[in-house]
Amino acid sequence: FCPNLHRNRLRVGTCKWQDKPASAKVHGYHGITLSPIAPTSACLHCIQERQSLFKPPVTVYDKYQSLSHRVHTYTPLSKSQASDQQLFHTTKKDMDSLVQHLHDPNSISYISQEAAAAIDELLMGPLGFSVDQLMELAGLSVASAIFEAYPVQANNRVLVICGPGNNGGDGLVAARHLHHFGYSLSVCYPKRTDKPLYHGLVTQLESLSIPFLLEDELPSILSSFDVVVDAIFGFSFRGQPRPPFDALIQKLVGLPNVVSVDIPSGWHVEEGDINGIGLHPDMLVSLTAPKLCARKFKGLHHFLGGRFVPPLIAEKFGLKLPPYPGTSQCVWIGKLPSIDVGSLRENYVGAVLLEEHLNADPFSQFKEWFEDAVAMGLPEPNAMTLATANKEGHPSARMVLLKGYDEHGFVWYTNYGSRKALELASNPWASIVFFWERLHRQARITGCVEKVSSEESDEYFHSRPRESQIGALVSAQSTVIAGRHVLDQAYEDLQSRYADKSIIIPRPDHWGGFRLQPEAFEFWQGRESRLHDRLTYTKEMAVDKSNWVIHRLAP
Ligand SMILES: NC(=O)C1=CN([C@@H]2O[C@H](COP(=O)(O)OP(=O)(O)OC[C@H]3O[C@@H](n4cnc5c(N)ncnc54)[C@H](OP(=O)(O)O)[C@@H]3O)[C@@H](O)[C@H]2O)[C@H](O)CC1
Ligand SMILES: [K+]
Repeated sequence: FCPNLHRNRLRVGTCKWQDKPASAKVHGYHGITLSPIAPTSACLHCIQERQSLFKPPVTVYDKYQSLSHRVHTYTPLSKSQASDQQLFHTTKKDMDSLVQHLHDPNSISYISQEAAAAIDELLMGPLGFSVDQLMELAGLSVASAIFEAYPVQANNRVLVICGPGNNGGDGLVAARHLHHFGYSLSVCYPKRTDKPLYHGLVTQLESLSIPFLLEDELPSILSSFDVVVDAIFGFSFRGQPRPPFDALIQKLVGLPNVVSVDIPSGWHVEEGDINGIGLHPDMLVSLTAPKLCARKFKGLHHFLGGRFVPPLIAEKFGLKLPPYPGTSQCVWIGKLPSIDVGSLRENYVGAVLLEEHLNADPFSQFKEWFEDAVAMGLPEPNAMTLATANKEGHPSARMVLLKGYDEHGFVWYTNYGSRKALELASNPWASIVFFWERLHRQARITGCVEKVSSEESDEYFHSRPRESQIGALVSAQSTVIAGRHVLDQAYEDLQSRYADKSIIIPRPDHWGGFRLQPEAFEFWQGRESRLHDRLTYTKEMAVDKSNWVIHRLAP
């Protein structure tokens, strides 16, 4: 485990085909999400072989797409799908249906108070469920949704306010799961229900040393919580809130990061905030199916939870509900946000880069950070922006993949007729930047570039998949072509020419490697309040020019 940053990441081993590490993300109770470093069939196969090492068995997920900047969905990837190509392009029926629901909110059913009570009765009657069971699943859904929307590192302190009915029970269950997910919990439960189920839930929380706060204590400390869970009233609420909940609900009005369970407490179950002075939570977790009032919900996150609806109920009540991805206990059903680019900001917390942490040698420092990025399972940790400029000083930048590094420099391969190569021919100075987003780190390296030896280029060229070798022959990079068909035709011709796998494809003269020999390094660690750590290595000011000098730059 990485003790500081991503506590839910772990390394699961080394791919026996590629000798590359794979990493895994422990995703709450959802199972384990594995991200291979090099997402090839060999790697995935290797990970799947290792499933037997885990109990319960591990599912390999394809991380599909980010539906909002916070919400990620995962769908199981079967062994047969585990090929390079499909890893990124699989579209599953469920995923299509989920995406359709997101684009068309009318494709989800909203139910009345009467229907909600009738569904409850059916579930706990003829359909054989017990209230404990449903509450456990409902509470787990709430905790899972909070884990998705309010990551534990940045939103650690959670208060759960529980009401007198089953909505309050969901809150008690959610509090227990959130505690196990790593949050620091407090609970306020002013009107306790005298039933064994509730006594049990309270005892479980007490045994985890979770403090129970009195409602009188709350007003002065409410702002010290990162997230407040409103589990006061659910679908059986009627009329106006009575004491002590009336005052308590008013205290939550205007508070940030309020998460309501099933119904924003105090809202009319069908009409919403009829008085216009009620609670407007940032997040709503609807259970079983959203109630009619949820149409009026305007907060950032709307999740559906309660993954227990049997087909009989869905048919009887004509429920249209989105599928749950993978093993998730919740599914995001909010409106796709209109994105205000200016408001997108990540808070960099947790990490520190001090002078005493640095290696004296910048190459060793790069190696350390690069290995962290690999161990973290970041996608393409070797992707870097390469900036070049022509002799007039006009710049151009693009992403390329680092293919090797040592004390002699940083190597990548390309077409020697490409724009970057032509620019480097007239101006050998270049800059490369790695951005390891999950680690909040950048490494910037500047230096002079030269071609690698033809032996080195040959060796790398022949290590590439045959298809990529043909691709290099086909593409006269950066030249204008008449259409896609030009490439496809040339590729097909060469594929038949080299159909016999024993024929070695010669490396074309126009293709090979470059090596940037560093003159300067900068290691950037994102910090809170934009007061980042920036440490540079240069040689210019060194008395002995062979030594690197370290400076700190203002962020
Ligand atoms: N099938 C599911 O989706 C499941 C959902 N669950 C959760 O259960 C609630 C519904 O639970 P229920 O116990 O029926 O009702 P509530 O939690 O909403 O609240 C009932 C208590 O609230 C009191 N109440 C009602 N109105 C008021 C008011 N105006 N002021 C003060 N108190 C009020 C009521 O007291 P009474 O004296 O009026 O009876 C009750 O004490 C659902 O929303 C989900 O969260 C299950 O956990 C699993 C299945
Ligand atoms: K509620």
